[in-house]
Amino acid sequence: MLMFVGLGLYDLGDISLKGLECVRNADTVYLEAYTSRLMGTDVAEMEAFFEKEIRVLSREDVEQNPRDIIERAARGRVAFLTGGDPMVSTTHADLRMRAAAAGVATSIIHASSISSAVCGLSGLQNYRFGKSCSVPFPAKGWFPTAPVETIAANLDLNLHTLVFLDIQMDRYMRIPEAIAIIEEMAAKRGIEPPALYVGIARAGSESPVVAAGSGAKLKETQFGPPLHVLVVPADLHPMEREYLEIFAGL
Ligand SMILES: C[S@@+](CC[C@H](N)C(=O)[O-])C[C@H]1O[C@@H](n2cnc3c(N)ncnc32)[C@H](O)[C@@H]1O
Repeated sequence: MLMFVGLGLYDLGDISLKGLECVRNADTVYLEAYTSRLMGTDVAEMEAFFEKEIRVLSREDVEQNPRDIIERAARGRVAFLTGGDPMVSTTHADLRMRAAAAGVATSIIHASSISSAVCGLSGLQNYRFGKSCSVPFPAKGWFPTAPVETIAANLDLNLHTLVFLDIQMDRYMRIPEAIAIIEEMAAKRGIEPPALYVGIARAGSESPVVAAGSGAKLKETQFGPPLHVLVVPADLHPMEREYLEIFAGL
């Protein structure tokens, strides 16, 4: 049995009771920590809390060599842990389908996701979001501009865009850097950069920071430690505007 268990957004308190029971009863516990990360805890604390050894998986382990995971799930109970909801803005549908093809039973234990948390923290209506996008750290000779194309396409349809920020090993993109990259991408594509952003840091923690404003304003805002995420809003509904004025300093 392969059980996909969502860890929620920030620390050990975010897993559901169903998820906790599932992890405590598992024969093997894997942690996928490359699509998202719980910044309010670490692997040692998780192992102590779950009373289980945790095997940390790389993207290659999951996407290219998942045989070990599937073989263990064929023989026993395997919990596969992911930050947020295990099936939101991840590639784990592929692993679930591979398990099904191998005749291994699967289940999903859902959890809070950044995709829904942004709606509560920003007041932006969830049904007004278009396709989301990710801003990667630029590499030498590689500077993709797809994110600004997604933002522009959504704005044409008057839809908000959720913009995920890159995570690498121990490197986390922050809001000011992401805005600078988006502005550079827009300049490269000859597109106007977004006039308004909503920046959110540490959703799910006791002290999330939510700020709305221009790129210039948000680049000077102190958001504190990661994780960070951005929204580029479309035209604001009066309720959305009022909410941002009250809770995000618009
Ligand atoms: C690719 S998404 C994965 C979403 C995850 N499966 C979920 O359901 O929440 C990960 C990105 O979302 C954002 N993110 C995730 N958790 C966050 C949090 N607690 N606070 C702020 N941003 C967060 C970061 O930009 C991070 O790089």
